[in-house]
Amino acid sequence: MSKVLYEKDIQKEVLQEKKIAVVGYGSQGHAHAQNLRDSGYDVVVGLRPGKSKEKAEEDGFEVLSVAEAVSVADVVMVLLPDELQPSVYYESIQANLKSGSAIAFAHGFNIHFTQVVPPLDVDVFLVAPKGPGHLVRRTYEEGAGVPALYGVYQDVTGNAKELALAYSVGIGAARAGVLETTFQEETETDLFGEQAVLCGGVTSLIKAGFETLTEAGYQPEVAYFECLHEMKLIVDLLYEGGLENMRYSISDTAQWGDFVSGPRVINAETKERMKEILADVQSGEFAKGWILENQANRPKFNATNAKENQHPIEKVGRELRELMPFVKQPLQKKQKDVKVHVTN
Ligand SMILES: NC(=O)C1=CN([C@@H]2O[C@H](COP(=O)(O)OP(=O)(O)OC[C@H]3O[C@@H](n4cnc5c(N)ncnc54)[C@H](OP(=O)(O)O)[C@@H]3O)[C@@H](O)[C@H]2O)C=CC1
Ligand SMILES: CC[C@](O)(C(C)=O)C(=O)O
Ligand SMILES: [Mg+2]
Ligand SMILES: [Mg+2]
Repeated sequence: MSKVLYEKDIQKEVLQEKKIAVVGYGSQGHAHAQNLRDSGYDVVVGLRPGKSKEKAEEDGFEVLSVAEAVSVADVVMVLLPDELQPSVYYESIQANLKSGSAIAFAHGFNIHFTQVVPPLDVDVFLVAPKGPGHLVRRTYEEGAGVPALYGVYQDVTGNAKELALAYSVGIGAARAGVLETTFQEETETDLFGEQAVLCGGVTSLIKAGFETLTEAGYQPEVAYFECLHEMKLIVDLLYEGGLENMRYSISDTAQWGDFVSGPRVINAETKERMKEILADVQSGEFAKGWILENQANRPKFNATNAKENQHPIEKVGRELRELMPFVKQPLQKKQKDVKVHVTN
């Protein structure tokens, strides 16, 4: 088994006297900045004027321009959207990185696909939480954490791995466990996972189930509960104890249906499609398409986002969730508006 490290295995002092610039204050940025500060580290936030800047200031951070924050930092964590990182890096980060400092990422995309080429006199590392930023913060406040992968791309000080590990303690990840990786492995598995399983796979499965039921004349409310709301309850059991635990809790009728019908939905053909998706990730084909989509100002992204937000499952879901105040709000409120990203 790969070695999973926890807080007790890690020396935290290496980061103690250092100033950490968290660049970006979105999903990951707000969580890293707040968790690091609550862990006793010295944090400054790097941002442009705008909503995130106001939020970070409200939360009590010193907020500087990206260039200023980088110039005073010993460790720079880049938590900008992946597609914007190259332009911000070349405009505001590269020239201000101190020799012997470190630049870090929560996802290896831009280093692995060479959209950002760091100078040779800085450490380059990765601490990639395996969960959404809002949960990185929420679990930290609850005394737990989200597991993370760490990896080193460039080690000029001889301390890059220790820095990455101490950073993972600072954001709470080492409470849940951290595992060593490479930029290549993190990038390829993260992209594959979010496309084929966690985001693309799950949303397509939910929609196909909902559409099948409603097209057959069943009530949308019933279809919503069956295919989306209950997903969380089932996933909680999977999360807590794997497939066996979920199957222990459900009825034997459901378990028999799981065995005979699951493989009719997700079958050898689906796995072939998954292999194609992985091949596109590995070859850089997916990355190329995403970079070009951004250079063209996101026509397909924005049109698809607008269409998806109008799906009947979204309409009925919004109405039903209004009646369930116990359903936590923040993540739903983060529903993405159609955004225009200009990359160059
Ligand atoms: N979302 C997640 O949970 C996960 C994300 N990651 C990785 O973390 C990184 C950050 O992603 P995520 O947290 O989702 O990003 P978000 O889109 O949530 O946040 C991006 C932040 O960057 C700021 N920003 C955008 N453009 C600029 C600019 N030109 N100058 C300064 N600040 C700018 C935004 O501020 P403003 O309000 O001004 O636009 C915002 O605060 C990515 O590498 C991603 O792959 C890794 C694991 C999970
Ligand atoms: C699953 C999506 C993710 O990879 C994540 C939250 O880990 C992301 O890029 O947001
Ligand atoms: Mg991920
Ligand atoms: Mg990801």
